[in-house]
Amino acid sequence: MRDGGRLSAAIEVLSDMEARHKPARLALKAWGDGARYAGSKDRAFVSGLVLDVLRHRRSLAWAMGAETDRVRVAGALRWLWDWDLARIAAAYGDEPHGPGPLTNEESKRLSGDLDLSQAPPPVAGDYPDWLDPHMARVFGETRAAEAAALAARAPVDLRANTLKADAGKVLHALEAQGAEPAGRLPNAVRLPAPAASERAAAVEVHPAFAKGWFEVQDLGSQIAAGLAGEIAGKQVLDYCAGGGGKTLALAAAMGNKGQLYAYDSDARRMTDITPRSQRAGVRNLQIRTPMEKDPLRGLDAKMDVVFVDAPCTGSGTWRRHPDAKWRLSAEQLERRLGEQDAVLDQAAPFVKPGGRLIYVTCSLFAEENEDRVAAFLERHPDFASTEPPLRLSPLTDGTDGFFGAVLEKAP
Ligand SMILES: C[S@@+](CC[C@H](N)C(=O)[O-])C[C@H]1O[C@@H](n2cnc3c(N)ncnc32)[C@H](O)[C@@H]1O
Repeated sequence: MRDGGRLSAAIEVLSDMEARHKPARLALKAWGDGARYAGSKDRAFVSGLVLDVLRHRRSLAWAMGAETDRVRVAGALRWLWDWDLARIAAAYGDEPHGPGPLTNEESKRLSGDLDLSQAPPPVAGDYPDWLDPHMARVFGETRAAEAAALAARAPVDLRANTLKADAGKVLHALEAQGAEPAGRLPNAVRLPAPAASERAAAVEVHPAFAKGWFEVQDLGSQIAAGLAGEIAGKQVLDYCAGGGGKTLALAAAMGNKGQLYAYDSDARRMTDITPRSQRAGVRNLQIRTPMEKDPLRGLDAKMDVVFVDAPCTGSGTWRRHPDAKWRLSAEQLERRLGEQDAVLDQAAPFVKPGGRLIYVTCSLFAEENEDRVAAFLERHPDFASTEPPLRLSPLTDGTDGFFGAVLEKAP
């Protein structure tokens, strides 16, 4: 495909998402299924452009003075992909499948710089107005800068699986992909964010992945898993195990010593844990699913650590899922708060006296984080928070946004 056709495809996907309230993934798939003529480079180009426009939806419309996907795409090419005006004009106007010639106003806007100094924080930071009080509560004056970092493209982080390898081996195996130490943790490895129109390296097809040497896991998620502390030889319950990202990190920290249990109230989400844990060389994991009767029998007040990676809005992961910030509603946020209180109350009885309950979210909002912890401690005076919570953000830590609190049960 030539550039003009690719740009029209990106505009079509963005319009389809809006008209039918589709997630980006589904709208891109629908386009891809119908576009047999599109090769892998075309698909990477279109999806990269769609995601970049979603990351910067408001600031692009603001700079272009119009609320259409046609101008947002042009703005993204100019200011995010660094195309010059002549190239944009040619792709829009000169090619048979292009979006159509630029207007004078569009050309004029594209000739200037992207200046967001006068834009209000939700525009400069690219998030919906209704979230501004939530962002302001956590970040105050720096909220536009924090949100702008959440609108950047994310690197691919890996966790060297110490049950099978170490960071040195993984760095060597993925040298050609530009692997570097991610910093902060000895076993965290980072591949740089891909160029705008390219796909991230398909690390899951690398032979080292099949051998279980590493997992794809954001550095923030790895740091959050580390809140479990020294757990080798202990009894550990991963109460919201989902697909097992944290489970495998906990397993590596345990070094196959002690007993790890994985549970999730939604059994379907746990489908991947068995093959993943086998590949990773985990031998001390028991999977407990709600398909069994009384799946957590025998674990009451027995756990040294109960890890609650709670359901949340996922606002800390907007770099990777930029459509989520536009789809989130106040009602969904409210619903999550109820789920978070419930999951903490359900998980707490498994902690033994003197044991620890770890509460983690990948959200930035205090309502899902500090407020839930405070409400829990009020309902459960036998627990206490002994250290300041963990807070990670793309701007300050170069990770996805994460929150974590360690709550100790009285001996
Ligand atoms: C953030 S996701 C977990 C991600 C997973 N820990 C990982 O690292 O890959 C939250 C999970 O909590 C589960 N969940 C929600 N409510 C729950 C409850 N009351 N009890 C147990 N699990 C629950 C959801 O099904 C979902 O899989």
